[in-house]
Amino acid sequence: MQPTSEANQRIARISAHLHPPNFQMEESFSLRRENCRAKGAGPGFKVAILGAAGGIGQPLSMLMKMNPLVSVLHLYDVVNTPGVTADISHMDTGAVVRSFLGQKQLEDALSGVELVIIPAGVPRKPGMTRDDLFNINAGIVRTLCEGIAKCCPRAIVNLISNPVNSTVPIAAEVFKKAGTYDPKRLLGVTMLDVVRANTFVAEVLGLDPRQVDVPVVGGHAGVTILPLLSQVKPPSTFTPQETDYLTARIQNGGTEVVEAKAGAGSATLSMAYAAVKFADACLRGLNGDQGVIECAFVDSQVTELPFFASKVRLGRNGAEEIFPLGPLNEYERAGLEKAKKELAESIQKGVSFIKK
Ligand SMILES: NC(=O)c1ccc[n+]([C@@H]2O[C@H](COP(=O)([O-])OP(=O)(O)OC[C@H]3O[C@@H](n4cnc5c(N)ncnc54)[C@H](O)[C@@H]3O)[C@@H](O)[C@H]2O)c1
Ligand SMILES: O=C(O)C[C@H](O)C(=O)O
Repeated sequence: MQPTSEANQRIARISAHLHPPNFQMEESFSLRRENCRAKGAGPGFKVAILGAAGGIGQPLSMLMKMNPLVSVLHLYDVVNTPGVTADISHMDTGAVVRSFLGQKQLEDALSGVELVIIPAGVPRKPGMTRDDLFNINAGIVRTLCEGIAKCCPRAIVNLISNPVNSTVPIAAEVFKKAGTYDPKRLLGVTMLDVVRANTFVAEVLGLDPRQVDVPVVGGHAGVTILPLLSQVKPPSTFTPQETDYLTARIQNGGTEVVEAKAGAGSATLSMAYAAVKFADACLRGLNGDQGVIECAFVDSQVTELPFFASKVRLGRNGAEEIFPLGPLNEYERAGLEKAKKELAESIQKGVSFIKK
């Protein structure tokens, strides 16, 4: 008896699972699965992770595969994406995962993508500042953003690669040069500072961190990380010693991890968690959900600097509203002045890298 077309389809489906995702025959099966999902399931977004095989990239890819708002997940890196993709693609969650390896596949990785998350680049070792990563990571971010400008200029970009205070201005200049810059769609990820601040403040207050909300403004390096403890929710007061302790711990959270890892890199797992929390907020905004508010480092008029991190409202177009800092106490006003001085230099360094 001839196999029915239904049986043929079933065999094709099983075969698609058995072959590695980069296997040529898999291409058409994979596309068919994407199409089936597009017909059969609820709407979802197409997301790309650039640097997907790294310390952040791998857990971030796994967590995004679990996000019900993601229908297609493109994993791009210059190494190891076939293995990471094969592994993650076996998870029985909705998103279809596809692998893209090396510069030649960057454009395919970005085609039709609505949200791009970028954790590509080298991390710190003990004794280094984030700015010490500039020489290597600036070029990586430039190349990736040139790809975005060409292939998915309307995508929302979540930029994680350090130094964020300079890589976001670099990305903006690349997009301006390409004529695709939309300030609302470029977001430097400072969520880890908020996640840390919530955790450390909750410890001091004796609360569950999930009950605590600490706005963290400025940027993402040392004194540019400015927690606004006067605006903590639930409303709380801190002694001068607690304020000093918390501010220093939040500003040095990254260094605390770099030193504990003793040469094996910087925060990866907490960063993947923070990146997914932020990406999920961006997707909810794209989805039309109301009242999605998070801190991010964005093109801003909140201060005289061209970029600044503060609370933003995320919507269908990205950061649709940027909130002012609100009332600051004297301690925070002094912190703001220090933060602005360092931020101005880091921003200028990023801009000059492209304009030189
Ligand atoms: N914004 C934040 O809060 C935050 C937090 C933690 C780490 N970071 C930064 O994130 C970056 C990545 O950290 P990590 O621990 O994952 O590093 P990692 O070295 O473990 O991974 C980086 C990945 O980037 C890939 N990569 C390198 N060049 C690339 C290119 N041209 N295109 C695509 N991929 C490329 C590497 O192959 C590697 O897989 C670092 O710059 C780090 O400082 C930022
Ligand atoms: O500290 C680092 O170098 C990585 C990251 O920016 C962090 O805050 O953990």
